Amino acid sequence: MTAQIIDGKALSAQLRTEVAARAAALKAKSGITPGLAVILVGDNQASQVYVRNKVKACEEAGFHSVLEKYDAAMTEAELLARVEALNNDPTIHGILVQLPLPKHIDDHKVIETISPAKDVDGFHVASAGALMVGEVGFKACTPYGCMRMLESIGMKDLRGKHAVVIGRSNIVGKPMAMMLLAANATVTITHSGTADLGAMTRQADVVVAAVGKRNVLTRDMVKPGAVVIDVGMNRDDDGKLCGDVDYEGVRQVAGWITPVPGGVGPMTITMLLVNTMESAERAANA
Ligand SMILES: NC(=O)C1=CN([C@@H]2O[C@H](COP(=O)(O)OP(=O)(O)OC[C@H]3O[C@@H](n4cnc5c(N)ncnc54)[C@H](OP(=O)(O)O)[C@@H]3O)[C@@H](O)[C@H]2O)C=CC1
Ligand SMILES: Nc1nc(=O)c2c([nH]1)NC[C@@H]1CN(c3ccc(C(=O)N[C@@H](CCC(=O)O)C(=O)O)cc3)C=[N+]21
Ligand SMILES: [Mg+2]
Repeated sequence: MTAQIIDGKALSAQLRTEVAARAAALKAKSGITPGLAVILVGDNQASQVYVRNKVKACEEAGFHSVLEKYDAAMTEAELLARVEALNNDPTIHGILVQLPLPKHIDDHKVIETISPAKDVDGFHVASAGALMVGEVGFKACTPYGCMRMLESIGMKDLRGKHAVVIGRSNIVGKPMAMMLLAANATVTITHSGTADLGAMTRQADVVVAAVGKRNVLTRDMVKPGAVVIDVGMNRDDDGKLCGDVDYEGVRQVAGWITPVPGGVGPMTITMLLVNTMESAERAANA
């Protein structure tokens, strides 16, 4: 038995078509075009690619998009002033400041300056807090996309299931665990201080790997039939993109698996469009 693939690219294409229709409907009804502003500081190679993909996805969905690129020497004060200007720009419904930022800029300070009403990344403490207490707020795109992938295979409600998350970052691991919990899973969060990772993951019906290291999850660590979601974005020895999961090994035992590329990555961008769409709809109804 080999695992079935959860095709993030195909699911994204379907969801993006729905978003494009929503954007067209909003425009017809209220004259509003959803607008996303992306700020990129510095010349990180990977960031350039991701940011370009985000802007392209916006255009394809009929959104207005603005890409602001700044030199790595930009000061924190200058960046905060740009964020504030975008907070006050009525044509912009979502603001994304690409991470990582240069070391001399405090990412936390920048994120907290984004208006929660435009925090389509879901990184603001108000968004994280809303997720924690079950209030309305923007959900972090990567874990939100993972939840949509689970939903696509009939796993929207995870009552009775054990989910194990590997990683506890504020942008992936922690919000992932909160969303799984909200879907009624029993959740375990593991990290670099976990004594026996395999002992944890072998109990899991759903494993989400969000570490940033190749082969963190191997076939001996997976319960037969489990769902394996690979958030990792790494390069192998040949420079090829790969995830945290030993894909060839794990797919021999898992029930479902997400590929890299073509899995969580495209879904992250799709959920960014979904959040921006929702923000524009809220602005129209305000
Ligand atoms: N596909 C997508 O859309 C996205 C992909 N990514 C990718 O996902 C990965 C994770 O990103 P991010 O959460 O930002 O990364 P971070 O580096 O912020 O977090 C990594 C987490 O993994 C934990 N960890 C490290 N080593 C181990 C280990 N051996 N066993 C168990 N846990 C371990 C760390 O533990 P500790 O807290 O103790 O240090 C930490 O909690 C990266 O590859 C990133 O590129 C990220 C965002 C979006
Ligand atoms: N403010 C902020 N928000 C983010 O959402 C954010 C960020 N900063 N910093 C970096 C991480 C990483 N991330 C990815 C998004 C899409 C792909 C993606 O589309 N991946 C493609 C492949 C892309 C390629 O070919 O390199 C795939 O997996 O198929 C990957 C990674 C968003 N992030
Ligand atoms: Mg910094």
